Amino acid sequence: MDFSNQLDLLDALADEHSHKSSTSKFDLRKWQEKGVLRAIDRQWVEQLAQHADEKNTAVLVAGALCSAYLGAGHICIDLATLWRAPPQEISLDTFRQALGQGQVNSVSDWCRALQASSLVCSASDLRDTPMVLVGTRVYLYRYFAYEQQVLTYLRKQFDTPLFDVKSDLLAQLFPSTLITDDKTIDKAVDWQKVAVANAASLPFSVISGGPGTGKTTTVTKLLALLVAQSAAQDRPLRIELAAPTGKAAARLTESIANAKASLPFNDDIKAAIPEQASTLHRLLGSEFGRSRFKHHRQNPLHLDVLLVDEVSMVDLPMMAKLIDALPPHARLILLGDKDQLASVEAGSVLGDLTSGIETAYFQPDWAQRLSNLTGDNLQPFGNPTAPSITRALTLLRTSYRFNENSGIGHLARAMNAGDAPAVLRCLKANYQDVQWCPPEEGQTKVDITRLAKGYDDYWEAVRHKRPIADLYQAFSRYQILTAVRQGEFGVEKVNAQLELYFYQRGRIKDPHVWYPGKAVMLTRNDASLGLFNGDIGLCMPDESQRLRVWFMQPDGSFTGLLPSRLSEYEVVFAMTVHKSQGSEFDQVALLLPLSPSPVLTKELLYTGITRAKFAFTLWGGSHLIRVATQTQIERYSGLNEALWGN
Ligand SMILES: Nc1ncnc2c1ncn2[C@@H]1O[C@H](COP(=O)(O)OP(=O)(O)OP(=O)(O)O)[C@@H](O)[C@H]1O
Repeated sequence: MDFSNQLDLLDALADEHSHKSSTSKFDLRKWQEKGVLRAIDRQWVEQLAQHADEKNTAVLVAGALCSAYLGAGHICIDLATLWRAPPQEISLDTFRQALGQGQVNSVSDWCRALQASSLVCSASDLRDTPMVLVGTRVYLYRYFAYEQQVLTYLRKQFDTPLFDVKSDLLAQLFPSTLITDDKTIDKAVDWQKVAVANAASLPFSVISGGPGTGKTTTVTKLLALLVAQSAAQDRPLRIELAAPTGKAAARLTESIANAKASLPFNDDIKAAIPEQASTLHRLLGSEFGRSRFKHHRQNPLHLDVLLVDEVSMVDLPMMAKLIDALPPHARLILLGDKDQLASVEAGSVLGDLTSGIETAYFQPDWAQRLSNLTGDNLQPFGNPTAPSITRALTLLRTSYRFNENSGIGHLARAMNAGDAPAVLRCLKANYQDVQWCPPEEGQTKVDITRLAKGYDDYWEAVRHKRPIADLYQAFSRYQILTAVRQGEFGVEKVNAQLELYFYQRGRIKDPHVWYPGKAVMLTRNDASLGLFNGDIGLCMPDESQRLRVWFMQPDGSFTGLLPSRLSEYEVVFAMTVHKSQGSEFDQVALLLPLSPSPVLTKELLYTGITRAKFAFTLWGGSHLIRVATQTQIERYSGLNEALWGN
């Protein structure tokens, strides 16, 4: 495709209108140069315009921004928001002048221009067009369809008759009543018991909570209740466990196995609860070279209950495909921490599902039902304005991992609240488990010597040729996390510096080839190898002294592959916070850059902090920490408004 004609067209358009605005000449290339658009956004919309003979600049702007915002994780754009606040690289005047060239001088003009375009259809008159206009929101058609699929599914679940819940079994699972005079929200009610009562009542439920709030413990009790109820009716349940990454699936497997041990039920019931979790890709049947999964509406999954952990990492297309593959009678239980970073790809499904969960509580009749089932008094949490979605949600509010003396717990809470002074107080408070290393005056380089120290035990394990399982354990005790990819403090440079440092210390003979102890993370799914984006492999010789890269399988065993079989991977002594989602480490060092970056948000720092179980070190200056704490990620979609009316 020759785009130059289209560019000429755009120039001509701009010229045609230049009498109206002699100061501006609209050109999408300029927006690409400023970083507002990617090449693909501009080319996509220019191709469309050429095919459809669409000449209105305002339609092209909407299309290009729709594509660009999708690349940044948004499901749609909102014309009303853009009209007030265009992308920060473009001044309001320039933006409105560009739209003015398409005769658009208000948000309603802009909507009208889109309605008149053959590239756009409306939600009430869906046609085969690349874009859909809904109110003031504009979607790429496919993403509108994904969102509708999720909404249709949810609405259907709200209309489904409630399941019976046996309160005697619930009481058996949660034997101790809360004896406390403390009437604060997190102490007055056993939210874990509420979560089980809630989720057992409905075919769809979400249990959200921060680290160590007992999500796995709770959901294991929920599965036990479901198994016990169906055993009483002689109907065995087919239960599947899944998570978005291999690492998260392995963690879920381990946590469920641990939590099962303390269930107050007989061995038959425990045995009916599976421990083995798979990745979502594996569950849905990822096929090499195909974007479509093996399981979908025409070939649904063979299960009665599906539990998905770490749902904050699940993007909208994946959620839509998952829902599409569920048999109509199946229960879906979603677990996750709503405050973590949203998925790398578009959408923030968990965030949208739970956006008002902190304060909305339950509809009064639902609070009554929960009171009856649990024996706790939920009436104070009845809220006549709570929307239907609240029935399906429970927020676990007490962390059993981080007690009152835990700096990590305090820091995570302060970060989540966006309370910058509290975050800085916490960093300075000399907690045993939190360390703060602000940059020295004039510092421009990463302090690799101090950062690398955390890997001493790992290198000792490599030197002694410890079994791969021990090596894996040693490796996952410590992790350096970076906020950014590029630059001196970015993941690529930090990994290169670490490898050089290890080489200089004699740990590595040659950092340019595969060496014992090399740690890599896959950057792409490889269904043919049964490996997934984010899987970590450690290089060690096999019995015949051939170097292999060892990957942990969901069942805890290890597969060793010849390095030549791996195509897309990166060294992983440091990883980005984004890639660390779904993993936890004993010790974490989080490295912030020296200068501001739009990726520095409270969600990123919260996610980094909560990856640490026992020790957390923050490398970063107070100004950047303050700004990041007060910066929140926003992702546009229609889910939030449809579910919560926001
Ligand atoms: N009600 C409770 N009373 C006491 N301890 C609990 C309770 N619930 C959970 N725990 C303990 O707290 C720890 C964390 O529980 P669990 O692993 O279920 O939390 P989680 O939210 O799944 O954690 P993660 O953030 O790792 O996913 C476990 O040791 C568990 O035994």
